[in-house]
Amino acid sequence: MIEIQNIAKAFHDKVVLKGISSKFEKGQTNLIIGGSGTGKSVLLKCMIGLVKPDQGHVLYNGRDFYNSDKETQQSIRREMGVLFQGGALFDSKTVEENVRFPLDMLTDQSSEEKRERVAFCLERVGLGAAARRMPSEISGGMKKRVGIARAIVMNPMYLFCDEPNSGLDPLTSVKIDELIKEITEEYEITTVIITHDMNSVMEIGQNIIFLYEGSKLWEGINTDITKTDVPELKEFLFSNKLLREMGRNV
Ligand SMILES: Nc1ncnc2c1ncn2[C@@H]1O[C@H](COP(=O)(O)OP(=O)(O)OP(=O)(O)O)[C@@H](O)[C@H]1O
Repeated sequence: MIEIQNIAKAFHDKVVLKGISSKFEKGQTNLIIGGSGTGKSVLLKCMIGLVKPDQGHVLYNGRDFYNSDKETQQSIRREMGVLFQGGALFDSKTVEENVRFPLDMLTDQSSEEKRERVAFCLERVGLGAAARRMPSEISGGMKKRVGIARAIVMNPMYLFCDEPNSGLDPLTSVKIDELIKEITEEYEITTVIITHDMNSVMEIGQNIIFLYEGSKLWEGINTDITKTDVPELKEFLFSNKLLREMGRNV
């Protein structure tokens, strides 16, 4: 489980996060949603140690990340997998080499162990046959799958995904969402996903926090979200006419 307590962050005099608290359970897809510029990415960066919050705590199974010694921080970092927006693959490496990269950098496993682990992860995301291909030779959806395989190759306890559906068509997006949810449940990972995608909210929103101008205005499960009384969330959810019509009928 990850617990965030009263996270606040400002850049110069611009306040971006105004004291956010929440709990993200393991084996569950936890979503951070909200409009552009509301602080979702900054919150994620505060959680993974890329941006230090001005105030507050991030607890990984009770270990306070920012109040730990370097060694503990290092071991928490090793327990994280990150799926970056756009996949962030190395263009000059094959699919297999991209997935193997964290093992090369962070472990002293033998070539055979690494080969087996990479093959297992590629198989798990449905890319067993694409191991030798280059990123330029595969589709956007396949690139996301490679990103997922790389994010899980170290067997993470915590998985962070920044807009995993950006640039994908709706059908491929659903498949990527399903894959992330399956993996989360199968390996009991605590998964935190930033998304704008309403399909993701409805399909995999097992726990959702809604940010608005740096504050958390709502938290709950997908089956309750359309019943919200929070005007800012209603506006976010029912931002087009069709959804507004649907909203009146739920
Ligand atoms: N390093 C930084 N220095 C100054 N301002 C920053 C920095 N990083 C983010 N911001 C500002 O913080 C605010 C929140 O940014 P953030 O990237 O978290 O938004 P977001 O909710 O993820 O938006 P989007 O959905 O468009 O990615 C924005 O106004 C952004 O300009």
